[in-house]
Amino acid sequence: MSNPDPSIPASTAADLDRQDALAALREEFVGAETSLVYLDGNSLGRPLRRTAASMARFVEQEWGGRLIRGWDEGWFDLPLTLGDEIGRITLGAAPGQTWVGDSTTVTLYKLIRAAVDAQLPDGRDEIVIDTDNFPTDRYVVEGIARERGLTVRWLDVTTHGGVEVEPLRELLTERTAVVVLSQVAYRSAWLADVERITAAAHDVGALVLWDLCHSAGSVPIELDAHGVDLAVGCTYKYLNGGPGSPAFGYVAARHQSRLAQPIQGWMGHADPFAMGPGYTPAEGARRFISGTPPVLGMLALRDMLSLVDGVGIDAVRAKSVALTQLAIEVTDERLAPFGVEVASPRDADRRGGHVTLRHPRMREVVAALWRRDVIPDYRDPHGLRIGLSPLSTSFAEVEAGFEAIAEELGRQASSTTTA
Ligand SMILES: Cc1ncc(COP(=O)(O)O)c(C=O)c1O
Ligand SMILES: Nc1c(O)cccc1C(=O)C[C@H](N)C(=O)O
Repeated sequence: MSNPDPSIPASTAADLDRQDALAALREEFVGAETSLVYLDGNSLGRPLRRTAASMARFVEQEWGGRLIRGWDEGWFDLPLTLGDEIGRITLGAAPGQTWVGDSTTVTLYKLIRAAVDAQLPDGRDEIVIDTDNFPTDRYVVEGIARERGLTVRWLDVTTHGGVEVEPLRELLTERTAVVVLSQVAYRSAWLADVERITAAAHDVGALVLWDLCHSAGSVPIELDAHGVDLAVGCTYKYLNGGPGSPAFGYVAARHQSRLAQPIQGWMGHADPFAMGPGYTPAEGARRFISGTPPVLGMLALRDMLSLVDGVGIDAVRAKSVALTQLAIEVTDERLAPFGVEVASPRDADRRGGHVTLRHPRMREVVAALWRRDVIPDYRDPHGLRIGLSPLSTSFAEVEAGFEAIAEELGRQASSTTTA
């Protein structure tokens, strides 16, 4: 790679790639061979090459060959068997607590409604959520509050862009039914302390739901060990399930029998093929399933899980930290002179798998980058967000991306001075 700027040591990214024990895995992904720089793996992960073959095999052999018999031969149980795999490989969850099925939004609705309805009889009529949680989480909470006549208590996170335990404690009371938070904040990448925050909510008798969209497949998670009650996460980011692949849900075994989810469909029934009158929920995690699961949407996810399983989530996290660290170092060296600020935590222990950089012209910069096949994304206010999918991103790709960002910032600066 050419290195027009002597302030970046020519060898940094290349050396990091050479030392990276996971470097070869990048070749497993479609598009790794092109010059496109992909810095948005936390919105949509790249597909694995092997997924094309899995899909063809599925169409020819399973769907085409087995037809309706496929349901008895694995599809019916796939939401639960795949859920158990997600639980084992990425969530620190024992079998029987995780399933795959609806979108993140629908799963959030089902679990928050179930939690609130279980807590209301004890006079718990408040939901706590942070002001910077992902829009769908906030909208679902507001909708449920309206439906059930609850109050939403907003945790203001503007100082850190993430949730901390002491300010949260001030909102927690004997009226708190459920606390809805994201482990990694979608904007700032703030990595919340799941264990301490969950314990703080439990101190007042509240349940906690963690949104794991930006952490599953990138950050080690210990749902069972940390006493988490409920969790939801999408599978199209770091789990590379593809656009619209179904989300997973988690309900700790100790809560399952007392939670009634609001979309009671035949696939969550104790005996679905009896097709009898009235609804009797299945035992265990099956009761949180509603309708026919999207089997096709689980194929790519299954492939990625086996890759992550082979590597181990701790190695994935170590590479993720190295990638985000490089991004911060290069920002300080190359972009700070343009006035760019790092809007993500500098402490790796408090940072998820992406880095957000702030500058008043970032909207224009991101639009220009997309035109030249450098793909980060933009999030208000003025944030260029770099999502570094650990198994498909090389250090050289990060460096190439930063070269392009520096060039575009330079162009913006000169167009401002000449205007
Ligand atoms: C934290 C978080 N929650 C939820 C979602 C999305 O929900 P859905 O998969 O239903 O679109 C996203 C990303 O789109 C997200 O980042
Ligand atoms: N889910 C997405 C979609 O369907 C279209 C475009 C982007 C997305 C995303 O995943 C956005 C992402 N959750 C974010 O943190 O911004």
